[in-house]
Amino acid sequence: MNDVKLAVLGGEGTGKSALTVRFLTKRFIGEYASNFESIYNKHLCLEGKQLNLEIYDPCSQPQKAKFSLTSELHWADGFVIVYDISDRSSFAFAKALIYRIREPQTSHCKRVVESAVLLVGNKQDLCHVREVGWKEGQKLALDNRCQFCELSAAEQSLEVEMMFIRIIKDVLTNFKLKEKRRSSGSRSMAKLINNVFGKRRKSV
Ligand SMILES: Nc1nc2c(ncn2[C@@H]2O[C@H](COP(=O)(O)OP(=O)(O)OP(=O)(O)O)[C@@H](O)[C@H]2O)c(=O)[nH]1
Repeated sequence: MNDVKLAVLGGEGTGKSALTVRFLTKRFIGEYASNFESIYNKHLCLEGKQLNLEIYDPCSQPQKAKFSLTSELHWADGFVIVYDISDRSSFAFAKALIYRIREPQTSHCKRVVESAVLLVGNKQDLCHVREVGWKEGQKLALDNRCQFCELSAAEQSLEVEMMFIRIIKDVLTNFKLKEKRRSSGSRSMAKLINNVFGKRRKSV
């Protein structure tokens, strides 16, 4: 069974809990306790594979160093970065999070493959008071090798489900890539050892 760990990150009140709860229960509740962090578990069957999914939904902690993120970066296999399309400051926050995830020292410290990241413009039902254009979101995502979508946790249950499935599939693709690179890495090491010691043995 594969374990998939997702962290749902973003500015305060962007709808991180609403998206997570919508995916897990198909319901939109409206108000969510925001003073504690949660890790939700869900068993899934995707493309014939059993998955144990963990979703980390942080509480907003203004006192916490904004972009330290060290434990989240080490814990998660994939990130859902949420902003509110009617709040420009939340887009700036999402951008800073993406830059932090894509920083060279972060992405190379433990990762053989770059983390899967999906940027989500939430609250699309508020497009009459939109402050961030669809194209801006898409550009930020493209420039930083992320997936992108806009949706509404309040009104679009199916889209929310598809968004989570998309990031989970990306994580699974990364798992396969990692495995491939590891095994080709150990094959080349074996070849190298064989070349060095094999040749020596012949010349004795
Ligand atoms: N109109 C609209 N409101 C939404 C949507 N998603 C969430 N909200 C509302 O936005 C507010 C914040 O939602 P939360 O899910 O608590 O956001 P959060 O990012 O988890 O909040 P913190 O943990 O406090 O940072 C709530 O009042 C939600 O009802 C949406 O798609 N459309």
